[in-house]
Amino acid sequence: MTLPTILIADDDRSIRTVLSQALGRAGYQVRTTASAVALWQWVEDGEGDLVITDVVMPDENGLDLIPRIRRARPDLRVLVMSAQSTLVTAVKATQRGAFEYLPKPFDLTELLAVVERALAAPSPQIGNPLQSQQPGERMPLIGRSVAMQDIYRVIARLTTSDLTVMINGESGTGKELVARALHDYGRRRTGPFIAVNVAAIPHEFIETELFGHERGAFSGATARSSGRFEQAAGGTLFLDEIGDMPLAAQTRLLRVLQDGEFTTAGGKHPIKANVRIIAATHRDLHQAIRAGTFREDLFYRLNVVPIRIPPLRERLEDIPLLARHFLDECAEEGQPPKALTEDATTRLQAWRWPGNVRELENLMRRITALYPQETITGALIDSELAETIRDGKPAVARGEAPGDEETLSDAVGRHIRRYLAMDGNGGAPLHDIYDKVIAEVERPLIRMTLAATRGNQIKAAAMLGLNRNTLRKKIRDLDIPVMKGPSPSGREAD
Ligand SMILES: Nc1ncnc2c1ncn2[C@@H]1O[C@H](COP(=O)(O)OP(=O)(O)OP(=O)(O)O)[C@@H](O)[C@H]1O
Repeated sequence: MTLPTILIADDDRSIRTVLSQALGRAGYQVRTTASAVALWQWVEDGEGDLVITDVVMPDENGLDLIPRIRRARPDLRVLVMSAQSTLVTAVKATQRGAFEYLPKPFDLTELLAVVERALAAPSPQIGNPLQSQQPGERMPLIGRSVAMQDIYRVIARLTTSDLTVMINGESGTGKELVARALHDYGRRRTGPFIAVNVAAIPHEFIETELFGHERGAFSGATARSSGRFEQAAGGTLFLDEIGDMPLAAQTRLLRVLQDGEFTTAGGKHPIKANVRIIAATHRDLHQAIRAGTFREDLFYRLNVVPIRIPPLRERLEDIPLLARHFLDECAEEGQPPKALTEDATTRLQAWRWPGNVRELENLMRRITALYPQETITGALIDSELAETIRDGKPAVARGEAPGDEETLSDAVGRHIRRYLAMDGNGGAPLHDIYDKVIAEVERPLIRMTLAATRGNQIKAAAMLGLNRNTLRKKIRDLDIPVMKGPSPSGREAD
């Protein structure tokens, strides 16, 4: 039996050496070249059983070669390696007919497993490589971590199907961005992308929001209103925070997904549902199922292709890229360009990121707006992040007001540090520390006094030396929660 021959094209000599050694040891015959032209010649001559090619080569782009290889030799599988490791590369490689896409650097064991799979897989269908789609002006997904690469791969594989996807991840991890990418690169990309945040809709309105209503369906329904299912026809319906959907709406949604049609409130005729569903949640739905708050049958309908986006603290290698990306975005919007020192990057990677990518984006935007200096140092990152730390917990309201655990000197120190940082770097700090600090300490001062008097507003007013009505007004204006239990008059409630 002849050993399978593997053709390798990469202009990096060390990659060629490593690959031919590893594959040779595994019993394959290997031929290597640094040029796309030579690779193409071998393919035309009928050589080789498998191709492994790099993307960027001096004479031609490996991706452009794939459709030609597939037309000339439909049985010959192509593996693509790329150092670029972006979503666009993954999608392009898949669309052009690559069997698998391997972001560099890769693990040799993984490579050998892929090679084995590629050689063992049944003959590929002879089809047209898909037309490549230009992503155009879209929000890019940034990240080269293994987790993000896996996500890119799933998105790339799903470009030709309408399978339902369930995205799970903490708040701010990029669930909506992934949903948009699935839509933008999918079959329905020319149709609408409609996002519904289930958690933001009052329970009693969810069904009309999703399925619409006819005129006169209920009092106040003066005109017909289409629901999200109708608006998303031909496109994608993104159901965000699906774990917050009340049970009655879950039952209705399940029925619609089973029947493929829905009826508006007050409507007589069923309407065919023509949407691809992508759902997302930050909740553990298995736990919700056990607790009886999420229907198991609906879960299985939605969880056809699960995608988990890990929290940012589990993919630290993405942090420098993301931080750079957000700073670049600010610069493109006309803000002065900024650079991070190595130390600053290290500090960023040491942070827990409870708010995930959104928190990192906000931090980069805040720093760009507040500090004039071009270089962002570790000390500056520390001082900005220090504002977020209260015994390792995120602040209640970032930067706008100190949490209760923040001491007065912390609050004052924070303002002074910020003032000095701006002043020392040619910025124009505002001379308003007095007013800012007073405004900031007012709320915790009142809260703590109320806590000390167990909610007794009369005592609190007396302690503070404030008129009772003034205190009441401040409680209202500052939106301070009033304790249940003792009545405002000071008598214990029964
Ligand atoms: N991989 C990424 N590359 C670039 N930007 C990202 C990435 N992930 C998230 N972001 C940005 O972070 C912010 C939050 O992302 P997104 O709204 O998609 O998160 P989410 O998980 O849907 O959040 P939530 O659950 O709170 O709705 C957005 O501004 C988004 O553009």
